[in-house]
Amino acid sequence: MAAAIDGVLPATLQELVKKSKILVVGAGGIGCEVLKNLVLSGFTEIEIIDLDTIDLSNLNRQFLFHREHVGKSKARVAKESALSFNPDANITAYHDSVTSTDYGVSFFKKFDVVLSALDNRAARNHVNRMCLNADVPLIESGTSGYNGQVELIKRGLTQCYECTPKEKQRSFPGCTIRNTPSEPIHCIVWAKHLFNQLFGESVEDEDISPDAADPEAQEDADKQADGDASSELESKAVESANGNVVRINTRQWAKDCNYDAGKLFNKFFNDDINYLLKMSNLWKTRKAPEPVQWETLLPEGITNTESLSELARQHHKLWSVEECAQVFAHALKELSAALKLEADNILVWDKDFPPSMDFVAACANVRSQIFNIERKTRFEIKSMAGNIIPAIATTNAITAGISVMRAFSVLNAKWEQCKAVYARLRLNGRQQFLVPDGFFPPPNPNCYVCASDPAITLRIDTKRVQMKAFRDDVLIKTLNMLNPDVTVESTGSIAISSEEGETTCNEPKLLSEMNIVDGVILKCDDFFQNYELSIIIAHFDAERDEALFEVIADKSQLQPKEEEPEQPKEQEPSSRKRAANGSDITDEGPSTSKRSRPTEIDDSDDDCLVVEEDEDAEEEQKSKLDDVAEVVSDATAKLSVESIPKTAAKRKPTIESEQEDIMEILDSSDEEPAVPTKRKRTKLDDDTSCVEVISID
Ligand SMILES: Nc1ncnc2c1ncn2[C@@H]1O[C@H](COP(=O)(O)OP(=O)(O)OP(=O)(O)O)[C@@H](O)[C@H]1O
Ligand SMILES: [Zn+2]
Repeated sequence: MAAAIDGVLPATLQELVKKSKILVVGAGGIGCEVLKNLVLSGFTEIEIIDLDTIDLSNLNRQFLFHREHVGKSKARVAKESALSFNPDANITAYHDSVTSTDYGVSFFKKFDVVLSALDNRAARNHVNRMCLNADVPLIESGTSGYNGQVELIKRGLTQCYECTPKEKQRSFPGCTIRNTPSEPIHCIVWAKHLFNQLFGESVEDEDISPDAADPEAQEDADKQADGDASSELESKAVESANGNVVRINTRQWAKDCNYDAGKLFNKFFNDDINYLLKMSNLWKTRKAPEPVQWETLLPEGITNTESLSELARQHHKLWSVEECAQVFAHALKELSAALKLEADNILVWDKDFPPSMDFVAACANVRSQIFNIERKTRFEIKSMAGNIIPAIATTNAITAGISVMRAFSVLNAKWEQCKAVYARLRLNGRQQFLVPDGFFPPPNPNCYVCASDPAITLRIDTKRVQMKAFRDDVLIKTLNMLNPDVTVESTGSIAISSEEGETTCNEPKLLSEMNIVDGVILKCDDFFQNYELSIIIAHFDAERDEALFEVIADKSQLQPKEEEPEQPKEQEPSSRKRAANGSDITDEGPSTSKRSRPTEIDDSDDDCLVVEEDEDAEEEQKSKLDDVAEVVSDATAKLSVESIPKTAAKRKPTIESEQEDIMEILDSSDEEPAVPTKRKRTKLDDDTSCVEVISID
């Protein structure tokens, strides 16, 4: 079979292809395409890893899978299907997470190239770190609807996956969700939390009851403290047989009252709202919420089940509050029945399980009504709650094709041909549908991953953040470590240990109680990732709704606002932005933050940057090109890879002069000087896609 490609690839490349060992990470939409391309191009030594099993919803685009494979390992089935294209291939499949400790640096070192086809940031960050450590070129790819991107990550040559900040996860302060929602999404998040409280896994920070500790309402809370009202919100007071008052949590209470729709409705939408109203400080500048009562809304009680399920099927209809109350009752019944069937007594919220979605849509809308927020249809709420971006099979196929062509260039050590490529929905000014970067953005010297001695400054409210939150939210969620050890530099004392149980006693302590205060330097180390980071603590007192911490790679950003040097209007083109939150991003380094008691919506999928060219900025950018070329030239001059041209930013020779090139995506610098593109996030629109001409030698 492999012989069929004789004469298609240049002889030297074909030899390289035969000899090389490739790792494919992810066997989903892009991964299936990549694997098929690899075997059809003559690669024989391939390993593929995916942790997931095949879902029915994968079949429309993950064509290595068929109906009979549903429920089976993606990696194993992908292997079997790909072998039918080329039985000579030697494919090893792992049904496992790439973050497992079984796949350490020595595992990655085996490969000549790693092709990543993942769908989430945490796994991508991890693969990035492993490839940097192992010094293996990584071809990172992703799609988001009609947009796709492929980029090479190579230690010392290019930016790494973490050189630039990502778009922050949308997160909402706990007090906004619990006390003062002002947008539909706040009510949707609240409704998902309510679902978890009643049926799902109870998660800390997912309280749905009014937050009496809200600093803005503190005065009122103090007044109410005598009545112990706040604890009543988390629980229900019931009188025991001996007349004593016993408090039980909401989940238990809901179960004990047999999920009585009226009782539950009145607690969440009447009693709790009345409690909120007592926090009068909150409503001095806001419109006060208006509680709704079950009996007033539905004096006749619930209508028959048939018409209810009919109503729940009307996904594009804007349900009235009365209808929401009906759907609430109906969903409650179905969910409580479903819960009984679960051995572990837990339901996992799933947008595709109708009662779960109905419940969230109904509750979100009732809450919206109470807070005078626009209600949404079930359809709209589903896309907001489920964070749905359509997967487009053709974008995956194009992206996977470019990935494998980039692998050819990597094997040939033709680094200059490996500039990032963005697939776009519309043709740009140069009639390009596939837009390549004009140059390699050099590694960010302040990157907290690939810099030689990574260090960050952490602005943090040391009086409010506990050690556990520091570990989970800062080190793991924000700085992407897996299992960190932390020592205080000046004393050598261990603040956090990766050994289970060794520092559990520190977890509830505030940083300040551990003497981790302004100016202290922490040495953090993730053994498995072979990653060390110094963290310089800069204490600040966070205000209500303000981030409790912020990662800053550049100390000058610590200056008070008025003293801040004016930021340049245009970003240096050398910064490859994956994020869209403009002003928060600087070329100096990542800056990420987390709001106080935040709630993140599940948008961690970070498949690709949506790029758009800003034609107006081009002229201004042109003048910067020479500076950039110089920077890139300096950066590349320092590299140890011999084959790197020193002027990677300049136009490279066209394919005629490169006998062995098999393909080149027309560089933006082909006909004219490379003009860096300014990228910003853009909405997908419905324009028809056009096809880029790709020259094949
Ligand atoms: N840590 C990980 N280790 C191995 N594979 C992973 C890891 N994280 C994600 N993946 C895999 O990466 C693949 C990404 O593919 P894709 O984006 O098409 O996602 P999907 O889950 O198949 O589709 P969708 O999310 O649209 O339902 C998935 O098959 C997923 O299981
Ligand atoms: Zn980096």
